Amino acid sequence: MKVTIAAVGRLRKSPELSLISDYLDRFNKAGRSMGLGPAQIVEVEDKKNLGMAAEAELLARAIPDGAVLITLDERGEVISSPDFAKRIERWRDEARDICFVIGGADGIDPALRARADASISFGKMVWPHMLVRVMLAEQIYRAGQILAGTPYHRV
Ligand SMILES: C[S@@+](CC[C@H](N)C(=O)[O-])C[C@H]1O[C@@H](n2cnc3c(N)ncnc32)[C@H](O)[C@@H]1O
Repeated sequence: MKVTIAAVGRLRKSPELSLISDYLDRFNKAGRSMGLGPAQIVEVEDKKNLGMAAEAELLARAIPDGAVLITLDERGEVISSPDFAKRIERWRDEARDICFVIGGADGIDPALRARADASISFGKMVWPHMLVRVMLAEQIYRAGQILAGTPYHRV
């Protein structure tokens, strides 16, 4: 089950990048025997600054064919980590790849949002997109740990 995070902007060497790499590496290692992963980030850059619609086109190209499309959006559904893990488990059991999309400073173009199979919110507050990458990578790792039955997710 391939997990893609399609995101706007290029993350240079930074604390965020090292956290994301660490969580995704750990998820990939632990997930291998459970049919979870590999997970990877695909970054897209709207070099000419053409705006949300141009970003959406680049993001759409990064979505693997047939993948479940999940947008990260403050207007989306707020779900618990165990529910998130259950959804990932279900998509794995259905042999689906999944693709999370994180927008840029202006958000995700409405046309791309309308195509999503699911939309997940990390609360009503707006977070910087680079932090959303970190939070999502941690939740993907956490989901893997929940499905593996380890004590990482304690409650
Ligand atoms: C700076 S935000 C853009 C906010 C913009 N006002 C909008 O309408 O989406 C950049 C991206 O981070 C993600 N994001 C920010 N806050 C979020 C939240 N609370 N839950 C989920 N994703 C969030 C979304 O993917 C968003 O497109």
